[in-house]
Amino acid sequence: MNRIDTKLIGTDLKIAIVAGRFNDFITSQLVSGAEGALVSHDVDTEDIDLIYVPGAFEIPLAAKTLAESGNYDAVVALGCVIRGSTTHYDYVCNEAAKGISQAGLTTGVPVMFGIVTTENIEQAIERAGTKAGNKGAETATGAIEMANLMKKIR
Ligand SMILES: O=c1[nH]c(NC[C@H](O)[C@H](O)[C@H](O)CO)c([N+](=O)[O-])c(=O)[nH]1
Repeated sequence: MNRIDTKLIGTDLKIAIVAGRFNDFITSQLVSGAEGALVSHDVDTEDIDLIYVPGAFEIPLAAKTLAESGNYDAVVALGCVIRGSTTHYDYVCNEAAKGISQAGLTTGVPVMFGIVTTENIEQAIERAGTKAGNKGAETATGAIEMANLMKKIR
């Protein structure tokens, strides 16, 4: 059996990070984790572009546009949606997840889902660099793997 594996080496990869500004006290930590993970895997800091949008709902449009540009090997989508007292949370989460997935499928460029969706602020903090790790770093590392994999299987 031939197993196609990829290495987590980011040399020469061009990565876009799209971040939702909503809940920025969390999202900024996700961005920092993502940048740190990319650079520690040899992505040149000059090959990382950071784009902010108002919130998670706007991420898919920006992510798809960046993927379509042909300028990036992967797009890292980061945001934080914390459940409030209304059903708004469900709409934002569902549309963000669906849109991010479609952005990757319709363009063929890996668009990674790094949206923290939690019931409360404490859970979000845990996923932004404390007890449960950093979702931004985890998502960025996945972007390197997927970008290298796509180069191999295309
Ligand atoms: O990224 C988020 N956007 C949120 N709303 C804004 C939304 O993403 C859009 O920016 C807005 O609806 C304008 O289109 C959130 N809440 O409302 O709770 C949230 O928790 N996180």
